[in-house]
Amino acid sequence: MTASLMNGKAVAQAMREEMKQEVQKLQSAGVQPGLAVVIVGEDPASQVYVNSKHKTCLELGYYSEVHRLPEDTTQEHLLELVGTLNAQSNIHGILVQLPLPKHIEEKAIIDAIAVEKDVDGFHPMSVGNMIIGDDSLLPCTPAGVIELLKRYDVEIAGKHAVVIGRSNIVGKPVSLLLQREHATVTMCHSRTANMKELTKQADILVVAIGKANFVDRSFVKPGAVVIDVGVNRLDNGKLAGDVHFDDVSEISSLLTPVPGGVGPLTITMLMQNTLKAAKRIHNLG
Ligand SMILES: NC(=O)C1=CN([C@@H]2O[C@H](COP(=O)(O)OP(=O)(O)OC[C@H]3O[C@@H](n4cnc5c(N)ncnc54)[C@H](OP(=O)(O)O)[C@@H]3O)[C@@H](O)[C@H]2O)C=CC1
Ligand SMILES: Nc1nc(=O)c2c([nH]1)NC[C@@H]1CN(c3ccc(C(=O)N[C@@H](CCC(=O)O)C(=O)O)cc3)C=[N+]21
Repeated sequence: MTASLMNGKAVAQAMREEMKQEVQKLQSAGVQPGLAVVIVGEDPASQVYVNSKHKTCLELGYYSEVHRLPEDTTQEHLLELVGTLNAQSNIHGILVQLPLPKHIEEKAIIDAIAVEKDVDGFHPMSVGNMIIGDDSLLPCTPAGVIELLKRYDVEIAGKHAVVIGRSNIVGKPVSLLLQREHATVTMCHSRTANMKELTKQADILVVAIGKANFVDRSFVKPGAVVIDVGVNRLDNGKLAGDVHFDDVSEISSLLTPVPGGVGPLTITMLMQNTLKAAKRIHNLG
């Protein structure tokens, strides 16, 4: 079997077109969605994401602020900026790019973001609401994975989904959202014994570990749907996923490429969260 590509870039583009009308509606009610992105330090990969978020804001007609702070920014200063953005009426979404420099406690910063502006969905209150199943801003990459599966008509209910990775940003929340869609979910991580025995049972395999080309066909059941969340920069400057694309594509039914798979959905879900936050803050449904 040769896999069909799940074209995240095309799905993201279609979603953005759909969103433009909603943005216009909001604008005619006098509201322009506003997103603030804060980045501390010079990590080149982070700079790329931040620029791409800014570009998407402009494309959709959002107000966008990017705060680039030096590596030696103090925690107090960053908390002060978050406080200012919390109070700023033209900002509906706040994203502080992770990871932060070691001298800043990430938890303190995330906790300080106003929950109604937490477009990353990382605040403990957002996470709690997600677990309970209450309405909340969902973390962007996990929400993007679910959206991609739905847009490709992949049945989730009753299927066995296996997730490799258990980070707060990807692995844990994507497992939870798959379970919410009625999958039976197995979570794997670096201490999982006999991982291949588990992954070979997966109807849907989600990989988020951060190791280039780690998953080859020996992990995959023939016909499985494989979602590659990994984004790894190789020495030659190219991007690679956590999944060995050419090898796995010969055995899976659907597979996401890197780049052009989950990444574009992440940014689109961030835009959707910002839109949702703006509507809520202004009581517009
Ligand atoms: N496309 C997108 O929009 C996004 C992509 N990413 C990418 O996704 C990848 C994962 O990111 P993130 O979750 O933040 O990474 P983390 O490093 O926070 O987490 C990695 C997880 O993978 C597990 N793991 C590591 N090695 C193995 C292994 N050999 N076998 C099984 N499990 C393993 C770890 O296990 P343990 O807990 O035991 O240490 C951990 O739970 C990265 O490549 C990142 O760049 C991230 C966010 C967004
Ligand atoms: N607070 C916070 N929120 C995040 O959501 C967050 C973060 N910190 N830190 C870093 C990770 C990583 N991340 C990506 C987003 C988009 C692409 C993306 O669009 N990638 C393109 C390729 C981009 C390129 O060419 O470099 C693609 O896969 O097609 C990748 C990775 C968000 N993250």
